[in-house]
Amino acid sequence: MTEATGIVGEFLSLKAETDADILAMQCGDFYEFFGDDAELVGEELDLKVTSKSSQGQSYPMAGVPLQDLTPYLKALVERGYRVAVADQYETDDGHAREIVRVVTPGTLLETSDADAQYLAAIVVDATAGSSGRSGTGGGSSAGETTYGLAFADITTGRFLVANAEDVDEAMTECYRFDPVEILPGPRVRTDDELLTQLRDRLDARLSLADTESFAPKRATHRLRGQFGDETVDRLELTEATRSAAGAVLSYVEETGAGVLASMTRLQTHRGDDHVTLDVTTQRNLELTETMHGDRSGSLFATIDHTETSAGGRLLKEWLQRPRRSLEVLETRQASVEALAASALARDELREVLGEAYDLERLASRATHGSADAQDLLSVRDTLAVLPRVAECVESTPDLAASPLTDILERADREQAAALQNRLAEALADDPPSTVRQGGLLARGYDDELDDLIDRHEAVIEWLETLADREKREHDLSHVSVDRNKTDGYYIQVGRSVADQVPEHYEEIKQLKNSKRFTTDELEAKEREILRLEEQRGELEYELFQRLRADVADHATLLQDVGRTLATIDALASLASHAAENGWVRPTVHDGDALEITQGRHPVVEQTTEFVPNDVSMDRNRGFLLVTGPNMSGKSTYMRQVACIVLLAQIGGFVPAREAEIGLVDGIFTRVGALDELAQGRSTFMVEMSELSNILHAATEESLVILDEVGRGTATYDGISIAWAATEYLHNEIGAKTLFATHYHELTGLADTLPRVANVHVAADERDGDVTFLRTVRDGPTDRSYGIHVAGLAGVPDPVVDRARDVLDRLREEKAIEAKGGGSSDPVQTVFDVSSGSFRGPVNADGGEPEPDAGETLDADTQAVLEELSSVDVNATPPVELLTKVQEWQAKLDD
Ligand SMILES: Nc1ncnc2c1ncn2[C@@H]1O[C@H](COP(=O)(O)OP(=O)(O)OP(=O)(O)O)[C@@H](O)[C@H]1O
Repeated sequence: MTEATGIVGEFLSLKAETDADILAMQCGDFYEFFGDDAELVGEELDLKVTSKSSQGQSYPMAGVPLQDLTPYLKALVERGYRVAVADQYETDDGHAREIVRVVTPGTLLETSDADAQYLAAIVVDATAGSSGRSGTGGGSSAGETTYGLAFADITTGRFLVANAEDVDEAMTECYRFDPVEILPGPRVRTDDELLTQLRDRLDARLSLADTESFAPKRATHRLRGQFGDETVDRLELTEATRSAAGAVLSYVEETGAGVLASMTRLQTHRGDDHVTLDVTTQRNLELTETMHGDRSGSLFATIDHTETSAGGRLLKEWLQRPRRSLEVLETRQASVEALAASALARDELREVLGEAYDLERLASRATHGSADAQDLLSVRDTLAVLPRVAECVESTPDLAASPLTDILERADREQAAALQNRLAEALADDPPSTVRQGGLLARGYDDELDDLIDRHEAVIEWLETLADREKREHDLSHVSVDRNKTDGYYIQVGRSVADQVPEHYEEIKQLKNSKRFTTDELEAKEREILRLEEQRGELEYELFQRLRADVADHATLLQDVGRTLATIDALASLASHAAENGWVRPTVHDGDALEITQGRHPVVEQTTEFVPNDVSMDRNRGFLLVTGPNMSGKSTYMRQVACIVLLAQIGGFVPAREAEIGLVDGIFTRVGALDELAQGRSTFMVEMSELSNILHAATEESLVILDEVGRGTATYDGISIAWAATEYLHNEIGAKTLFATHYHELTGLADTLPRVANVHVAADERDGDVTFLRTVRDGPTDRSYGIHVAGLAGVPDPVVDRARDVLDRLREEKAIEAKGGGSSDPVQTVFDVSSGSFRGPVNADGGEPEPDAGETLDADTQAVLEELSSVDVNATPPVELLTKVQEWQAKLDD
């Protein structure tokens, strides 16, 4: 086959240079795709595919107009493709093309989504002993593999690194940041189990970055180059973390996103500053999406009233990364309290904040060089929001006395005002979205530009008045002056007077009712105006680029201002929700006590007439066994406790009348698993591995929520596991625990384990009707009303009736026989509740079966055994013992 030449050949050879999935190559006013790429984008984006021939062969071809590339790029990248973009540039002998960027999910700058967009790298610590991972159970046994992680959001310039002590922690960090693209380090690539978890649990593309970029020496060099020696040394990062961070930087650089300059700050994300919220818990508590994957109905959607996308991002981050520092939490609380108490000022603040744009993102765009004049106007307007926010805070005594004042101090207001002024002086009020055609800058900004504008306007003025002058001077009617692409500027004269035009008029076109002319003077003016337009466009673009570079140089300032506004927005959102829903400021402390009076579930209370409930736990009452009928509200009660603790640990108010909350170091939950079945793990297996994780990871300072542990297996296995887990949590771990169970057997544990207390969700039964009271009371319940719920759910009456019958008999007789299959002489089996096993088969008449021969012993044997057990061997002389043995043998022989 002959190799393609021409444009197709050029495309194919550029494509061979890149590891991207798709190449978009500029050809004049279009970006074109050829061959397989054309087929692929045709299908994915519904583009028309035509064909192009080269060397007698036909190649599929598809294209999009230059200015429309962005939405197509976004669509492709969001579907997980990496797209290379090749631009065309002029050369002395025509033009050439080169790949300028590879756009990937983690390096897409053009995002319009408010969510953070993290690119992550995960690296196994090569200094750790074992070559692979230890078992799935988590926990840190000797030789456990540790991990280094890096997370960069190129759209905002955020860059964080973290360490993970084991694979579960690594997954937890990944889940917290929810990256869109992950670069697995060389050893992670061979770890099938971790790769599967990354694939299954996260919605991220796994990309293979150059292995070399992970090499510790090279990565550290890269990192030092970006953030400076001092920062890198001060943070004392592990080798794996440096390797992950360096690889992320190289990847961003290689893809050509050109935003490295906006990454000015390296932050460490320390797990021990934060409350551990493992992947399962984040999902179980429905923090950012419900168990069904919907955003609405999540805790975040319920409490989010932020005005800006940066504020929303920050609030979500708080929720996913609750804090453990009393100081941090009390500072946030103080701001929320002040804002909650100042309704008018808060409304005003939120209104002002509503005018702010996403400064962190704008800073990235300026650094990348893709910000247009509208973007810089947005920067100007957002900088202008800062003094108004400050004014509002400072003029309201409660707010002025709150930590909001310190938050405002974090942004350099003087510098911000100076940059805002420069932008205000420089930019035109309504600039176009193109940056090369002038109209971007204001009068008075640059003398040379002003001069060009004056001259340009003078020619325009001359042109605008030309028609009148010509009418007057040459006594013509029906004269107009206009311009189009083919004819340039022309004088158009009505046909009726066309033969009266002066001699110096030169005809250029005849139309049905008119004629078009030009003159030497008009042509000269046309040349002048074109020259002026070109000069103006070039000068403005140059000045604009300088202005944009000036903004890019202030990336750190913009990030500070953006962060300040986002923080105030998030705090105001917490305050609004608290004020509107009657939430209170909890007292947070380092002790054990957890006292919630009249607590409510933050999400359920939005849609239900909620019955508030109390919780009281401390060192001596650290384990609550929650019993109660099905559907009574056990799960809701336990989740409510977890959500209230979580809200307290983001520094927010809580849905309760009063709350005193001892800070926890982690929240662990085990509740019904909904979607794991799809991943090929049995419900019980999931239940047990979640329990295992909790038993490994929870500490004395953690909050553990267990909903029906052991339900997924045989009753007695289930009870035994639940029993043993309770003992372990109580005796060995000492975590604050709420454990809902239908195994009433467990309620007896309160008698022997001192910290265990029983509570139950009450229900009222009258005439067979059950009313759920939703009130939690001390003590156990002995009824489960499961059969009532079966009836409510539409299980057929005969089944419900028979279940009632079985239950009554079980309660009274502790044994129940199974009914046969309708024959006159059915085979029956007896279930003995006290032993938990089936006996039988029994006689058809229902009588007891014949005793097993080995089960009873004759009187002589019994007597021998009794004597044997009563003999004190140490106290009996050997001869006497021997005589006794002979006697016994004789008795048994008889
Ligand atoms: N305090 C409350 N006030 C009002 N409604 C509530 C309250 N607690 C729970 N509910 C509602 O009761 C229903 C059942 O609650 P939940 O699922 O917590 O019961 P459960 O006891 O855990 O049930 P099961 O044992 O069957 O799992 C839910 O629809 C919930 O919204």
